[in-house]
Amino acid sequence: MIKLVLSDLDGTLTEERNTYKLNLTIIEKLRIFEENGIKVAIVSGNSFPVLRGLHNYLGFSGGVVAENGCVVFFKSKVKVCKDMDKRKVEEFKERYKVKDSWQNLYKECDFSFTPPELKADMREWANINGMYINSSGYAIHIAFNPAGKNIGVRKLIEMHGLNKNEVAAIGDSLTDLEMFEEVGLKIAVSDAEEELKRSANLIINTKDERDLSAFMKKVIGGEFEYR
Ligand SMILES: O=C(O)COP(=O)(O)O
Ligand SMILES: [Mg+2]
Repeated sequence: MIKLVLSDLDGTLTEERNTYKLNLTIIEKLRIFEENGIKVAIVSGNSFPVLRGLHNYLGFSGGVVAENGCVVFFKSKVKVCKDMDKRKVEEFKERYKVKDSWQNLYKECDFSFTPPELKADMREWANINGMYINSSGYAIHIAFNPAGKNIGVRKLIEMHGLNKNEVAAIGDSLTDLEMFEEVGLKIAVSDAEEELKRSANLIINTKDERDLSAFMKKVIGGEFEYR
């Protein structure tokens, strides 16, 4: 029985990938999970203050995994990654001519940059520096290893006292592959990265009310039972 649903933010709770406007249809549906005792958490590359605020205003109670796995909140807040060395941020920006996300001002471990195109030489640089690097489709993210949504999700599930088969996750990008490693039920949105769709158990069109309702009914009815 699913007791916790993890949702990515950018590209998953938004109307389209590459926009920031929230998709009110999916948010309304996620609230029905909450009304049925299934908690909803946000797992995202965004900063903690943004996600912590959204979590309450959207009516969720499952907590937050911010900064791509580095900051976890459920009743209390814990940091599970090393702090960023700001000299590395400056070096990365200078070398690859990328721009700070406005949210870097509020970040501690994972820093993000635009444009989101991840190049082979950037991966090499990260490797040499012992750093995690990935792209959400909205931004490039760097953090000291170990980092990634899997680290934070593991901690959040432990804080809830659940096992992975009681947890579902919804996502759109390659950063969500890491979140998928930690959960039983893996859901990709219909315009997700092909690689994510291949590793999903289910693909849903989050703008199609009927598709969403059918999925919700199955989750609430306990149809996704793992033994
Ligand atoms: O912070 C970003 O780049 C996007 O974040 P998300 O897709 O993990 O919500
Ligand atoms: Mg996303």
